[in-house]
Amino acid sequence: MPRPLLLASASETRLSLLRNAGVQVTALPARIDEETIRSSLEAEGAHPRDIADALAEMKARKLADKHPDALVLGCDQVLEFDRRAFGKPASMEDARQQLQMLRGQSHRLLSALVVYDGGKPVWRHIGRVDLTMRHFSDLWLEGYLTRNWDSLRHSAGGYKLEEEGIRLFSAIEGDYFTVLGLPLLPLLSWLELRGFIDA
Ligand SMILES: Nc1nc2c(ncn2[C@@H]2O[C@H](COP(=O)(O)OP(=O)(O)OP(=O)(O)O)[C@@H](O)[C@H]2O)c(=O)[nH]1
Repeated sequence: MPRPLLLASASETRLSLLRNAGVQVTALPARIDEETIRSSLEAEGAHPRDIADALAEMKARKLADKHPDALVLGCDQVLEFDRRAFGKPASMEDARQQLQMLRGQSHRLLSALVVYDGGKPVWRHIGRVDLTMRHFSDLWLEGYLTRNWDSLRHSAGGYKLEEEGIRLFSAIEGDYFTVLGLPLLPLLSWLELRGFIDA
């Protein structure tokens, strides 16, 4: 039987991807201190994959505790480079340094999903995309940051693929929706399998 989804996320991108796919979804951001949690997990030696999964679960659980009968989706995206985990840039300088570090290199985006139903975790998935950045010039980078800061500040990698962020790359291997922060196809398949959306 179709069931509405509670999205434990402040991400406009995730909400619009789900709505555009025809999923009946309500967004109720689960405010957790991601930076502190990410840093402490990393200090304990957690792999970026496990950090993304843990953060997604914490967001889902926080909302599921308040809505124990609901179907709740928590999400988190982490950029993995050199075995380190990065989130959204805190400032334009942060974004500049991160993009200069990634220039000419390959990094991985990990997008984790955790679904709670009846107050318990019932499904989880991590999407992975490998992205290679071209050797863009510092001059081009300054223009990119000035033109796009208001938008890219909300993205884990410091870029929005569907906007000018595509100009950072020479190669991308993986699913477009996973780059945007929501591995949509595996989620829709699971929702269909469980009868929560029409198949
Ligand atoms: N539109 C767009 N959004 C992107 C892209 N890459 C990453 N993002 C967004 O970057 C954000 C990743 O940070 P997260 O901490 O996972 O999510 P958030 O936006 O803080 O929202 P919460 O789920 O409430 O934590 C998500 O909102 C992603 O949708 C992209 O290429 N395009």
